Amino acid sequence: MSARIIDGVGHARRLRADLSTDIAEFLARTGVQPKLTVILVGTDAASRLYVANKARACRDVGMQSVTIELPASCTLPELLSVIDAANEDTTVHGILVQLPLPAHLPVRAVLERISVAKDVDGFHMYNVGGLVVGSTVFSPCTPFGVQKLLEAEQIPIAGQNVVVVGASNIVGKPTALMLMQKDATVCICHAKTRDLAQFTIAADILVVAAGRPNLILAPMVKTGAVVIDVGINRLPDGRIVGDVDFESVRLKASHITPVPGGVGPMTITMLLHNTLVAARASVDEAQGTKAPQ
Ligand SMILES: Nc1nc2c(c(=O)[nH]1)N[C@@H](CN(C=O)c1ccc(C(=O)N[C@@H](CCC(=O)O)C(=O)O)cc1)CN2
Ligand SMILES: [Mg+2]
Repeated sequence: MSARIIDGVGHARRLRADLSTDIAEFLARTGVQPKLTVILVGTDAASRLYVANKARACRDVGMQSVTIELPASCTLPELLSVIDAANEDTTVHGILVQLPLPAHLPVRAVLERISVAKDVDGFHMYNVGGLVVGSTVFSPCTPFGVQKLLEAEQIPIAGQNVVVVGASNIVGKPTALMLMQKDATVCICHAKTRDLAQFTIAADILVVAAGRPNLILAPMVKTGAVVIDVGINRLPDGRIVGDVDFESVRLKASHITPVPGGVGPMTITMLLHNTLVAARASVDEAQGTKAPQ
């Protein structure tokens, strides 16, 4: 067997084309251009790249974006006051703080300061709690991208055994909750899981987000499984690889995402989607056509 390679770049391009149309229609109807504020603290090279990619993606689909850069030495009160200003600015619909933050800044206090109605990353505790009860305002972008890829590839989720490897707050846990909400039977494995292979071999859909190159080898994968690799690891030679041994696992899986070019491009696409949803809700609220959230 040789797996179908899920083309995240192509799926992202199609979704972004639809978003461009929707944003143009929204602007023509309301006079409001969706606007995202991105806050970057420090000089981490990968974060700078992702933030620049977010700004370009906004421009490409017809959204406004503002990037606010703060020094790595920035204090918590300074960062919170920048968030407060964006919360109060009625022209701003979405706000995100790029992660990771410098170690001296408490991530939860920062994320909880973002207005729930503008939390387009879906990292605020209110939105995380919404995933548990199945009514979140904004789903986090990478898990949302995983779900969209499965749907676009017409891969059934209900009743499937899903194994998520990695229990981070921004990928593993929300992915598990979102797929459970779609009636999958979900198991989460993490760094302390004993005998990882006994779990992964049972997966109809294996989602890997552990940040360890070559963690998943072919003998750990069921024949015909769908393998979604969320890992992004930069090797010393500069290559970017996922957590899955792509060349061996592709011979066993039915579908597999490449790295790069699989889940990654969907992350920023779902951020654009969430920002449009935030802008629509803000207009509805201003017109009194929808209860405030
Ligand atoms: N506030 C946030 N911080 C972080 C998030 C997030 O969603 N919100 N996710 C990641 C970083 N990230 C977006 O911010 C992100 C990571 C990777 C990609 C992507 O397109 N990856 C490419 C490869 C890119 C490369 O060459 O490095 C791919 O996989 O094809 C987009 C966005 C952590 N922080
Ligand atoms: Mg995101």
